Amino acid sequence: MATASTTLEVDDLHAGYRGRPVLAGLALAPVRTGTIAALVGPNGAGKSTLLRALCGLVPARGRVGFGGVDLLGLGPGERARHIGFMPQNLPSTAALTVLESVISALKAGAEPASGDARLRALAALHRLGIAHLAMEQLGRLSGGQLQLANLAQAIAREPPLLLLDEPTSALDLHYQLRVIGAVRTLADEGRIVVVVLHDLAFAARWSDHIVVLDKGRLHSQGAPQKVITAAMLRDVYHVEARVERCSNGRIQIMADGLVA
Ligand SMILES: Nc1ncnc2c1ncn2[C@@H]1O[C@H](COP(=O)(O)OP(=O)(O)OP(=O)(O)O)[C@@H](O)[C@H]1O
Repeated sequence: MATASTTLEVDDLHAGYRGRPVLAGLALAPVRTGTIAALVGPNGAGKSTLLRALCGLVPARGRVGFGGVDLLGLGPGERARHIGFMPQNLPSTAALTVLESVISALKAGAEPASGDARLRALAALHRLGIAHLAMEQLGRLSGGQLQLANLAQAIAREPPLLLLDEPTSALDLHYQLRVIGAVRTLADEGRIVVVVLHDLAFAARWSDHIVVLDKGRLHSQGAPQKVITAAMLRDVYHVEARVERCSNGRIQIMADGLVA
């Protein structure tokens, strides 16, 4: 598990695809252990590319420090020990049961012998409230259930850095809250969670820190109350909106229409 002083530091990060640079010199303020950092921004802004770059799934150069280690300099096995990644496009080996898929994710990370792996996999399913799906085949799950199974695969090893790409996009209200509660606990236990979210009110309510990406660049970052503003919504999303700050610290966003 990460120590109390661990930070994630991204500096001068360049990443993209063949012939298509997406991130060009991205630098972020350090994110500390215990933080849920929400990554927001319009479609195509580079959010998934950033998570993939941190995981080594797209070519990247620059510096990504995590607990004194440069993640970009690590081989795939070593990097997998630090990171749990849930991609936006869910892979599914249809014939595996949910439990088998989580055990298989644990073993892919060179984790312990099968008895222990089974217990840890079950613990991940319990965390997300889906133990009842353990023996279901992935191919027979609903979209939301498959999303939960994939999240269980990402968190089962309980790595110190969790990168979650839209983990709640297919979930009903109950499971949205269940998942964010589990994510909160994982962060509070001593991890950093970077989570891509499109629902800005949800991001503001549940994250500690928001990073706004736009066209592959950092637009703004900081505490939700500071970052989610009418000006940001106009600049980045080209939407006219009112942002109301409630007395309990939450914010409400009322979108009035597109910028003329
Ligand atoms: N496999 C790929 N090959 C080439 N270009 C890609 C690939 N995946 C994404 N891109 C491009 O990279 C840019 C950033 O895409 P990315 O998926 O990182 O955006 P995003 O912010 O996650 O968007 P969304 O909110 O729609 O998921 C886009 O212009 C996209 O077309």
